[in-house]
Amino acid sequence: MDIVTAQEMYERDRVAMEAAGLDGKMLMENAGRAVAYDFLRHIQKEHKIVVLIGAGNNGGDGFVIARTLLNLGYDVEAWQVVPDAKTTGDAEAHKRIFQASGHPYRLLKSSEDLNTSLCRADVCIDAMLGIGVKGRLREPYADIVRLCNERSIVRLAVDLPSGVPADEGEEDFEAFQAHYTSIIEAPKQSAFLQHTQPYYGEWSVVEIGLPPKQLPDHRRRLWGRADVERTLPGREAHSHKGSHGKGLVIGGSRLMPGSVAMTARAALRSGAGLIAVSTDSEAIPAISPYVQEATFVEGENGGRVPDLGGYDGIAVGMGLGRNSMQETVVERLVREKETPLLVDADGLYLLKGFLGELKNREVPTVLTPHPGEFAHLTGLSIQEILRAPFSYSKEFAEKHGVYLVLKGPSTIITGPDGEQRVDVSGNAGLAKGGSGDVLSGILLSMMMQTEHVMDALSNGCFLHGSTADLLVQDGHSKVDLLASDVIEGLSRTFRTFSS
Ligand SMILES: NC(=O)C1=CN([C@@H]2O[C@H](COP(=O)(O)OP(=O)(O)OC[C@H]3O[C@@H](n4cnc5c(N)ncnc54)[C@H](O)[C@@H]3O)[C@@H](O)[C@H]2O)[C@@H](O)CC1
Ligand SMILES: Nc1ncnc2c1ncn2[C@@H]1O[C@H](COP(=O)(O)OP(=O)(O)O)[C@@H](O)[C@H]1O
Ligand SMILES: [K+]
Repeated sequence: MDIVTAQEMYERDRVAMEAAGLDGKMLMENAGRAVAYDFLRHIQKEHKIVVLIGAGNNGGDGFVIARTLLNLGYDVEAWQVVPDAKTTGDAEAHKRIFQASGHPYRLLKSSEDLNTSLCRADVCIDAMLGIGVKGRLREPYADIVRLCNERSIVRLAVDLPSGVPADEGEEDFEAFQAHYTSIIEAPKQSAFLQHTQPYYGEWSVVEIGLPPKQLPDHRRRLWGRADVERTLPGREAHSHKGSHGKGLVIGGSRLMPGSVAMTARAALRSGAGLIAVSTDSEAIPAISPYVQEATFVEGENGGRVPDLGGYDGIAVGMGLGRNSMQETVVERLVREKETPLLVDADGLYLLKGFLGELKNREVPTVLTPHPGEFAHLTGLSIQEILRAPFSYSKEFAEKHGVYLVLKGPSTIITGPDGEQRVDVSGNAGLAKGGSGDVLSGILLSMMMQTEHVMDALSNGCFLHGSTADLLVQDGHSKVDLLASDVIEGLSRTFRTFSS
């Protein structure tokens, strides 16, 4: 499913109209009806429903929604919150259809009148502003949004909660706090940002009849279960351990043996054929009982970098430490040009001095920072990154020729050519030390088994997050979940794909 900016959404509407001959009124009818039916899951016949209608096309959708619900026998009051002269075009046309269907609407004169209605209502539908919002809400919208947010009432939003910018980069806004948002056609960037996503509540997407074959490809999409099903590598009856990748994991230390142990075990649990670990010799006794299938390798004179030949993938950084000796390890790996490389945690910290070398690598390089690590790599603040993660990821991945997995509740995976995928699986049970180490192991394994790196990374993120989701639905809670539980839970996720 595509993820769009406001501009891209307008472009889609334009293409649908020009290339397929659909007209705006038709699309508005489709949108309003699809959203109204989508809302039925959240409303009941005995509910009193207030529909708030703004000046633009989002308001036009509101007239269609109100008419559809009234036709179905629901108890609906439609409130146009702007003077009549402000509704124009398709929205005005749908207002006329609404009236001609025998339904009256109320015009907002004072917010007290509306407040009296809201006090009696059980549900309020926000069809005031959509992707056309610019800057902070002006009156009367700001006042109405405050009234709605104060009431204990079910709040449903059309396309996006009024006031929330569709695009990333905006921080100064006030908005309708929805419990549920019915998004039209394609989710907007703001559905995935830490500071805007909470306004949406739960959400889903309704289809309004835009012609998929004609639409421009913005190369930014949500990666879901169906995509994983399509691209997850299988296991052939005649395969052998060499068919599934021989990986090397470099990291861990005497005081941090667990990280690399979890990465290695997660890689094996996700199908890697062979995993070798290069670590501090003092850490081996702690690691080997936890991951007996792994072998251990040493560098010359007991050094940290063994012979790098013969591996299908290398992951470095988990629990590695950050001193100058380890910096040399990272430098050597970056200069090595034959094996796909994944860099995480301490490895990312040490990588900063060699960013300029990344472009020279001839095989894939994958960086898996959380926003703090990405801030370190870019010199930006965490807040700047969270405000516009799509653009900063794209800029960085293109500039350095790397695959970037920017982790978070919505993880953004960006390719060196700027393609982006978003994975929203996972839950706050993963907000615990070790989750990232497990993810690195899964990603390393997927990279070695899938030729298409974007698919490998997107699938790996999905397997990690959906395992955590399965575990908190059954057996665990978000409080007690451990990263190691996710490793053991992978078998349950894989079984849902093979069955
Ligand atoms: N063909 C289309 O374009 C379709 C559009 N649809 C709906 O149309 C919406 C977009 O329509 P519009 O482009 O009319 O945009 P909006 O419906 O978001 O409204 C724009 C209006 O809001 C006002 N406004 C902007 N910022 C404001 C602020 N900060 N405070 C107060 N008023 C503000 C503008 O002056 C303008 O009158 C979508 O979100 C979707 O709901 C659907 O009907 C499907 C088809
Ligand atoms: N609240 C959350 N919801 C969903 N996923 C989360 C959440 N918090 C963390 N995660 C996921 O958990 C992992 C944490 O990685 P990271 O921050 O590197 O952890 P650590 O370094 O402690 O191992 C990432 O995959 C991230 O997407
Ligand atoms: K809205």
